[in-house]
Amino acid sequence: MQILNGKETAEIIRKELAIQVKERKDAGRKIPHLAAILVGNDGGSVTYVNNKLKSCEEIGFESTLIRYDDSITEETLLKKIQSLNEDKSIDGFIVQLPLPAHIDEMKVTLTIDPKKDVDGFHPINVGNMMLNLPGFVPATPAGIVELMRRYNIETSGKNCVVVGRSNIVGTPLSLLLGKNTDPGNCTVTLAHSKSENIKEICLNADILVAAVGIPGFITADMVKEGAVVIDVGTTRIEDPSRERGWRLAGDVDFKEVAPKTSAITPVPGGVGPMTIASLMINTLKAMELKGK
Ligand SMILES: Nc1nc2c(c(=O)[nH]1)N[C@@H](CN(C=O)c1ccc(C(=O)N[C@@H](CCC(=O)O)C(=O)O)cc1)CN2
Repeated sequence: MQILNGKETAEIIRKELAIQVKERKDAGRKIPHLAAILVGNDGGSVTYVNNKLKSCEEIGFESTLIRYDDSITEETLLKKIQSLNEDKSIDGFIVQLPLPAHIDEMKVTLTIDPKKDVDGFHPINVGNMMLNLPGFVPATPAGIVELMRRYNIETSGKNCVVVGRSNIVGTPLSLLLGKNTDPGNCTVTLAHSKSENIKEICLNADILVAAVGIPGFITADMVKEGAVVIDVGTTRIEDPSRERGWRLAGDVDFKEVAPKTSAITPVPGGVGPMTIASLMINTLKAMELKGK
């Protein structure tokens, strides 16, 4: 059984990007600038945004953090997004999700200029991804595909089951893995909360992706011997034995499932760091697409 080490792979990607940035700098060209909007104090979101900014620093990107209290009005947030759309010094920006309930996430997504939408959530980028046109692919699915590529995971002709149909992970990943690309060419099943016989569906998977946000949802009796298992879950659960009082739990019962697999991603250190590495790749691409 092989561990698909996202932490290590993300580090390699950051080093590769740092070389490209240095080359640009040495040639007197502009370096990429990412801005991040963070609303509120959710522990996970604060960590993810901090890690995004830390990655920028390590690679040599410029970065800007814009923080708001969770009482911010939708109007103020949309105005800020419009000003970032117009700000020529910013190549790409993200609005960290989730947002407070009084803010309409779709309105926020639709306000972002697709050319600066390095999260790849805008419908224009979703359409571009579907039609193989230039644009941005959401960071988590892009990171999973990149991890598979770097570990030479055989995907062509394989049965892939993606459990979870979110707009930012399950649905785009199912599209990517069904494409005529490498990695790709899978026969994809997109399973979800209404799927009947979920255990039988999962047992048919050569590649099983769990993206439901339910700790330990995938148990050993749902996994085919020799399958590749990708765990997207990162739920914080209470753990008084830890100094910080919680630990991260994936959607896969790692201890029981890992021995049955040919390869598996851990949590932490699997898909999460690859999400941030892919955002960095998208940020460089944002600048390059503008021809800078
Ligand atoms: N605007 C966005 N919001 C959200 C996205 C996104 O892609 N864009 N995805 C998720 C959260 N996410 C990225 O922002 C994300 C989740 C997890 C990790 C990560 O590195 N996890 C580490 C553990 C970190 C920890 O200690 O908690 C790991 O798995 O090893 C990075 C990014 C929802 N929101």
